[in-house]
Amino acid sequence: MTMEHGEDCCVKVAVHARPLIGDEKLQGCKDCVTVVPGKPQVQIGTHSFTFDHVYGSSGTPSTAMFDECVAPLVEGLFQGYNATVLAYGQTGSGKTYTMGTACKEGTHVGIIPRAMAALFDKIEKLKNQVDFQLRVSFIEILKEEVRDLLDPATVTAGKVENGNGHTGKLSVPGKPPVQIREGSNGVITLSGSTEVHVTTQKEMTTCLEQGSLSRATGSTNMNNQSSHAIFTITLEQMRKADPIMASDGMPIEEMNDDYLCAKLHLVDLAGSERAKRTGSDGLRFKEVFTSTEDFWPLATS
Ligand SMILES: Nc1ncnc2c1ncn2[C@@H]1O[C@H](COP(=O)(O)OP(=O)(O)OP(=O)(O)O)[C@@H](O)[C@H]1O
Repeated sequence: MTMEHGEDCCVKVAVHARPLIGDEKLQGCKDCVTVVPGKPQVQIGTHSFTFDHVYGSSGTPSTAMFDECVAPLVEGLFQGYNATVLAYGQTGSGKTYTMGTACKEGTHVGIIPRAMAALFDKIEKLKNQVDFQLRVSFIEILKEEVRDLLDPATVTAGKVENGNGHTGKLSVPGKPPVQIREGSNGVITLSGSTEVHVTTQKEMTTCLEQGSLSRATGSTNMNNQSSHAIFTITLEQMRKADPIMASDGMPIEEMNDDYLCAKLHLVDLAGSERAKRTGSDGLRFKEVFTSTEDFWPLATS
């Protein structure tokens, strides 16, 4: 998790330890990670590892994670600070669960839905003094390819049932792939990715749900290869300073318009063990690291 405040630049690392789930309990698996009481520390065998925060499995309750780690980043957006939240971990470790990337109404609420709620709460409070514009994009990076999960052609093409019983959406062929470009000013842009203007939390949630469905279909068709998913919220603000009024009620100063634009990237990374597995397989290794490089400029832009 990153946040830049003037000259300060910090990266914070939080661990979210998930409990054993159904199958693991049935197979008699045992927790191999112990949380050290009262410290942001975990122990694996005789080794101890200290982080900025440890949540879950008897560490700080998971519900505190959003308030301590992500809420300040959402606040920072309103001051024009970009931020990135990355979920990193082995396949099945709970990245998607923690991020809430595949959120469904009535299920567990992860970081992304909570960030949306906090964003719209703040907008509601400030809407009389500030004009807001919100856009979202949702992309997936697999090998060298960037897929646009909000591509309207995909979204309107309808639902299909694939051979594995998963429901997905038809992809319309012919659309050029999304390109990552660096401008002369060093700004990284995604050429050809869809940016959806949203005005309500419901519209933003719909984008997340539609994109997640596209992603799930993609991975089924691609032999379950893990991919990076990046949900980006762009917040533009036009502040309007209160004009100083003359006695006749006319403003005696020009209104000062103060424009701010900031992005929050919420990233659900591919399973981290893929890099290890590819250590014995040159081609896979190259694939994983190609997509990590593709992803990196986005995370820091
Ligand atoms: N904190 C948690 N509490 C309870 N169940 C959890 C928790 N975290 C994850 N799970 C469950 O563990 C399983 C795996 O989680 P999830 O799909 O989020 O893993 P992942 O790291 O995103 O995997 P992949 O890399 O394959 O996408 C899911 O069934 C999920 O519901």
